[in-house]
Amino acid sequence: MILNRSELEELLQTRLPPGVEGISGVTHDSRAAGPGDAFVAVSGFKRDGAEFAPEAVRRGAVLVVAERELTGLPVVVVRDAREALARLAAAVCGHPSHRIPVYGITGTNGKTTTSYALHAVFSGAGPCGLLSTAEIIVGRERRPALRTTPEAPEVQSALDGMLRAGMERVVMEVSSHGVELKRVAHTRFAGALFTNLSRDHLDLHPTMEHYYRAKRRLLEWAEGPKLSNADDEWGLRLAGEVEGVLTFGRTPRADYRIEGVEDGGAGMRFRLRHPEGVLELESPLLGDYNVSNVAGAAALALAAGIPEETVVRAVREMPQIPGRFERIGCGQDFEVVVDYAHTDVGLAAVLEVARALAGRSGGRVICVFGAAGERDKAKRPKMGAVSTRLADWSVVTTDDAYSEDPGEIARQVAAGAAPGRYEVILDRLEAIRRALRLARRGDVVVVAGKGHERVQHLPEGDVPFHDASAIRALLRQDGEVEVARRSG
Ligand SMILES: CC(=O)N[C@H]1[C@@H](OP(=O)(O)OP(=O)(O)OC[C@H]2O[C@@H](n3ccc(=O)[nH]c3=O)[C@H](O)[C@@H]2O)O[C@H](CO)[C@@H](O)[C@@H]1O[C@H](C)C(=O)N[C@@H](C)C(=O)N[C@H](CCC(=O)O)C(=O)O
Ligand SMILES: Nc1ncnc2c1ncn2[C@@H]1O[C@H](COP(=O)(O)OP(=O)(O)OP(=O)(O)O)[C@@H](O)[C@H]1O
Repeated sequence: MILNRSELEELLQTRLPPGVEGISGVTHDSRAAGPGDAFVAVSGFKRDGAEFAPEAVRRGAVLVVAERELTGLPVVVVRDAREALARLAAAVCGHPSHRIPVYGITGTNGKTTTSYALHAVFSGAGPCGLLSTAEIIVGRERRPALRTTPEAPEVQSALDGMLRAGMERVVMEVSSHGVELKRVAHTRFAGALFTNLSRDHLDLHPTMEHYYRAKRRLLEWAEGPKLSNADDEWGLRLAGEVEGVLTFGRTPRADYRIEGVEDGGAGMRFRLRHPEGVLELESPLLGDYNVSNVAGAAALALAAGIPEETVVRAVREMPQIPGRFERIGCGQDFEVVVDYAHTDVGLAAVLEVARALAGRSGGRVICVFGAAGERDKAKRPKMGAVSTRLADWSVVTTDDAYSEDPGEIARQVAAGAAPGRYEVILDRLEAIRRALRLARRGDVVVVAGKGHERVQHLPEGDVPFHDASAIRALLRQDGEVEVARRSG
């Protein structure tokens, strides 16, 4: 869509420099700028976007939107460049969120899982798009995502693409970065859900209170059904502070109440008691925390008018989620699970579920994991302690080391580990190979940390690495060796 001069002046509430007739696109990245675009100079964490304005103009940008005057360029000065970026992006895409209901999912943990569950349920009622940390799904087309919530131009053009592809609803994960950095500003939300809040991202938010308020804003914006987790203290607070918020959870005061949870081995069974009845739900996702995630998604779908039978069927049949307790089966007689858990808390949650699974067949738990470089160092020994406490054998390996020495990170992880219960194999592929070779019938191998990701960031550069593909390749190789041995 083209925004003409008067529309732009109206949107930006200011006069444009002479000679600018209109724009056909908007970007914050000079490298992506093209003829007819507006370039919005955002002040980043590392660089000031204004430095790149001349390059954007060289590439064809006809207007620069900045927070200060830049000589020799067609600049319009605004108070808040990020706000202007979102405003222009929504307008240039024709406000897709006004024409397709968008449901936002926020919280520290469980966003991806809840989003997939809600996407599965909505898909039972009509074509539904998904913007998540793991993937962007439009109908049958799936592509890996780069970020939880991308910048406003990408958000708006993804929504526009979904509308054009005939989607009837969109489910979107909304990170606190997404709210705080105005990546979702000027998006209309038809509904929203809050999963929980725990310590995270305090590099962006000065305090937990700020972090909470960023998440709360999504529910304040939402126009339709709003759900919050009453089992979480922040979720309960939010329900008391934002008008129209309904709650889900195990607590008897929840509007959508989780009851009678049973671990059926292949999945979880529970009842969801709601204002108008009771649903008997069966979900293939293991673990108590996934009962919360699925219940939240089911509650939001019911509140959005999806029929009960559609919810029940979709929950029962929902597919695996890439890198979230993803079970890899290649005919082996033990379980292999890939999970994104990359904190001590996440690792503990996943290993508890793995223990319950292994316990059923008298098997052991073997855990392959590492800690990321250039991130919270305090969690490294804690992860070592958690793994050696909950797994029978741990293989400490390399996660995304970034510029740090993988050997040094592993030493810091090992500093918290119980002696005699682990080994260190820095090469991730070799570490996984070792764990698979150690596994016997009924064991559960957990490969944690990278989940759906397809690149490993190492000091020598980025290398392609995808845990699930590596595991499949190794299992097939070993399976072939095993068959050859037996038949030879
Ligand atoms: C900390 C953070 O959010 N950083 C984001 C930020 O980067 P930055 O401030 O360092 O950017 P910069 O390098 O200083 O550049 C400033 C500006 O100049 C522009 N630029 C830069 C170079 C150039 O050649 N030309 C150019 O125009 C950039 O596009 C940018 O607009 O602005 C960039 C462009 O908009 C983002 O890509 C980048 O996200 C990075 C990749 C990132 O990892 N973000 C993470 C922390 C994030 O957003 N995570 C959340 C939460 C996930 C969760 O829930 O766990 C998410 O939603 O994914
Ligand atoms: N409701 C929950 N409560 C606590 N922990 C959870 C919950 N749901 C998931 N987790 C843990 O968090 C991990 C990540 O789950 P998921 O990807 O669904 O969350 P997320 O909020 O999308 O995180 P990210 O944005 O980092 O992907 C899981 O592997 C599990 O260990």
